[in-house]
Amino acid sequence: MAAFSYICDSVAVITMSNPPVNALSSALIRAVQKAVEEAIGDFAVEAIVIRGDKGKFSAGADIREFNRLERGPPLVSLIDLIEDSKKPVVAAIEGVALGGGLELALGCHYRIAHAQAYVGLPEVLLGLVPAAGGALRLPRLIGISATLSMITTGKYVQAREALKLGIVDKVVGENTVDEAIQLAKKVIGQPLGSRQLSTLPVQCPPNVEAFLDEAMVKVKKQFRGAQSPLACVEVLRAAVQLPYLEGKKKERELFQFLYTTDQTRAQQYAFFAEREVAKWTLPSGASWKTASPQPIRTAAVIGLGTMGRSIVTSLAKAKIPVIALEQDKKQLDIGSKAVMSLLDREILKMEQLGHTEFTNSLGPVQFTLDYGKLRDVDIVIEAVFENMALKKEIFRHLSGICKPEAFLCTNTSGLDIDEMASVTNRPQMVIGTHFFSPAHIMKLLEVVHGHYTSSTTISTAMRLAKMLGKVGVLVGNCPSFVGNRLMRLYVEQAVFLVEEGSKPEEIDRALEDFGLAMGPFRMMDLAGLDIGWKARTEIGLTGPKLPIGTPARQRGSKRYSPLPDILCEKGRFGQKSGQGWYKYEKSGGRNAMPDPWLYNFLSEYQRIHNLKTHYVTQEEIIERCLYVLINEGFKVLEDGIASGPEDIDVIYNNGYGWPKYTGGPMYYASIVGLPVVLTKLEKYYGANPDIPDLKPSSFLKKLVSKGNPPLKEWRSHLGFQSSML
Ligand SMILES: CC/C=C\CC(=O)SCCNC(=O)CCNC(=O)[C@H](O)C(C)(C)COP(=O)(O)OP(=O)(O)OC[C@H]1O[C@@H](n2cnc3c(N)ncnc32)[C@H](O)[C@@H]1OP(=O)(O)O
Repeated sequence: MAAFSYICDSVAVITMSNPPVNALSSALIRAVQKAVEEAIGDFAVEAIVIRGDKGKFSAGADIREFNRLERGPPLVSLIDLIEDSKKPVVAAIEGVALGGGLELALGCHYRIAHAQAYVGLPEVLLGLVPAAGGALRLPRLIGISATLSMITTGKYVQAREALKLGIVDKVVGENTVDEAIQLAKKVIGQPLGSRQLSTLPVQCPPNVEAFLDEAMVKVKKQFRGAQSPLACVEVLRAAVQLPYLEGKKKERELFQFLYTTDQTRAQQYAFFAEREVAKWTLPSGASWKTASPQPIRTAAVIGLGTMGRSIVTSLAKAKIPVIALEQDKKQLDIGSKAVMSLLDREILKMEQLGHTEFTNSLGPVQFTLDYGKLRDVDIVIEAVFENMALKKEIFRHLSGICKPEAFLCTNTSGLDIDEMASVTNRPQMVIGTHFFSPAHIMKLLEVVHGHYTSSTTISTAMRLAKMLGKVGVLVGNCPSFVGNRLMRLYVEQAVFLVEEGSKPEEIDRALEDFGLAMGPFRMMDLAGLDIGWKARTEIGLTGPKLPIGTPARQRGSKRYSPLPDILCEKGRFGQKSGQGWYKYEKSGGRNAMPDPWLYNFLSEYQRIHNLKTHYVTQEEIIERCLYVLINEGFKVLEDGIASGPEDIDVIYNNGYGWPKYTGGPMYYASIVGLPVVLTKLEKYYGANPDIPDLKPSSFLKKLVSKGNPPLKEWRSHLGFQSSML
C-alpha cells in the first residue's frame, strides 16, 4: 500500500501503490504525503517525480471509502504541499489520471503522459464536483470553456488531446518515468511561479458571465434533473469571480452539499453495479473466474440493416477486422455505403480530437455476398430482421460453413436463443448478443445465455462487450429478455393512459421530467411504430391472424389497446412518415409537435369504445408507467432471468436512457420504499383488474413481508427458484 521513494541522480521517484488502480485511499494519501515531505526535506533531493504503480497513475479518490464515517487526511493539503514545493515536481502519467488523480497531477509543476494514457475529472458521473482544486486549477491552465466541457460531462481525454488542450506538457510513446526523470533534472533550479497553477489568472472568454449563464441553461437541459452538472458550472463561476482561496471554500461547500444527496449515493451504486455485473456466476458454479474466454481476432456480421451497420462500426472501432455480409447486391451496396459513412464520421470525430493515427487503427471492413468468406472468422453476429425462420436458416447455414471453434451470436431483441441453437451443430457455442441502437454508441450489450450455451461462450461474449467498450450484462433466455420485457409493459401502460384521457405529450413530459432521456411516445415515433405492429401482426395480436370476433380492446382476459395498430393502418409510423403520436415538419423530421388530428381521433376513439376518461395526474403517470416496469423487474428476478437487481439497473442505465442519478429502476424502488411501491400497485391493480401486469409480484410481496430489506440483500431472499442462468 505504501508509497515509497528512491533517489535517482538527485531525483526522488515516489510511487503510488494501491492495486488495481491506485485509488487515493486515506492510507495512500498519508503515505504519499509522508514521502513528499521526506523528499522536500532531503538535501540530496533536487526534484521529484510522482508515478503510479503497475502502469496506472491513479483513478482518483477511493470511492469505496466514500461511505465510511472516519475520514482520512485531505487530498487538498497533499496537493497544496506539492504545488508549494520549491523543488520541481513532475507527474509521470501512465494509464489513467482521473478525478483526484488528475487533481494531484495538476498540483505538480509538470506533467508527462504516455500516449495510451487518459485523464479526466469524472466526479460528475458520481454525482459530485471536483473538490481538490481541480475545477480551480484546470481553468487556469486550459480555460473556462474546455474545463466546462470536461467537468460537466466527466469525459475521459486521451493523452494527445490532453496535450492539445495544454493539460500535459509532453506525450511519450515509452519510458514515461524515465522521460519524467529527465525533465525533472532539466528544470532543477528554474523558477516555478508560472507552473503553480493556483497562482495564475483564470483564462476566460470575453463576457464570461454571459457565457456561464448560457452554460447553465444548456447544462440544465442536457442533464435534466441531475444536480452535479449544475454544481460544476457553479464551481467554475466561483473560479472566475473569487480569488483562489475563496474559490476553494466554495468548491468544498458544493462538494459537501452533493456528498449528502441521494443522487451521489445512487450514482456510486450505479458505478459499482456496472463492475458487479461483470462478475457473473451460474448455478452450476461456472463463473467469470473459472471460464476462459477465447480470442476474438476476426468477426463477421450478417445483415446490414440499421443494427448490422452500427455493429460493424462498433467492431471496427474496437480494431477487430470484420466481414459484413448481405444477401443481395442492392442491400450490400446500400449497407456498405452506410457503414463507410458511419466510419467516416467516427474518423472525423477522432481527428477533431487530435487522434491522427485513428484512421489506421480502425479494424478493416470487408463487404461480401459470399458465405464462404466466413469460414475462418472467430465469431459471427447475425443481425437480420426479427424472423425466426430466416434466422434459423442462417444458423443452419453458418453451422456448415464456419470453423468448429467459431461462436455464433444473434442480435435478436427477444426471440428464443435455444430454437436458433437447436438447428446448429454447436448449440453450446450459440449466444444472444443484443446490441442497442446505435450500437457503435450505446454502452449496453445484453448477453443472452441459452439452455445449451457453455461457460466458455458466455465468457467470450462478455469479453467481446469489454473489447467494444460496452457493459455486458448476462441474462437468461425468455421472450424479450430483460430490457424489452420490462419496456413493453411500460409503453403499454403509457398507451392505456392515453386511452384514459391523458395526452402523449403530457406523458412524455412527466417521464422526461422524472429524468428519462425520452418519453415513451417520442421513443416509439423515433423507433418506428411499424416495427411493433409487424411483430404483433406476426404473433396474431392484430391483423389477419387475429381470430374473428376478438374484442377490439381485449386479448384473452387482458386489456389491449389497438391504438398503435390503428395509427399504423393510417400510415402513421412516426418520424419516418412525418406523423405518428406527434406530427413532424416532414418525413424524417425530428421536431415532435402535438397534433390536433390526434386529439380529434382520440375523442372519437373514446366515444366509439365508450371509454370513461379521467384527469390523469403526473403522479399517476410516473407511478403506473414506472411501477409496472419495476414490478416486472421483480418477476424477472423471481424467474431467475437476471441474477440480481444490479443487472436490471445496469441494463436500464446504459440501454434505456434511465437517469443514472436515481440508480436504475430497482434501486429507485428501494429508495421509494418497497411497501410504497406495493401499496400503489395494489391500488392501481384494484382500479384496473384487466391489467394483470399491475398485480404485485410475489417476490415484491415477500420482500415487503421480510421488512423491506436493503437492495444488496434481495438476492438472498430469492430462495430456491429455478434459475434460468
Ligand atoms: C475530495 C475528493 C477528491 C476526488 C474525487 C474523486 O477522485 S472521485 C473518483 C473519480 N474517479 C473515477 O470516477 C474513476 C472511476 N474508475 C474508472 O473509470 C475505471 O475503473 C478505470 C479506472 C478507468 C479502470 O477501468 P477498467 O475497466 O480497467 O477496470 P474496472 O472499472 O473494472 O476497475 C477495476 C477495479 O478498480 C475499482 N476502482 C476503479 N476506480 C476506483 C476508485 N476511484 N476507487 C475505488 N475503486 C476503484 C473498480 O471498482 C474495480 O474493482 P473490482 O473490485 O475489481 O470490481
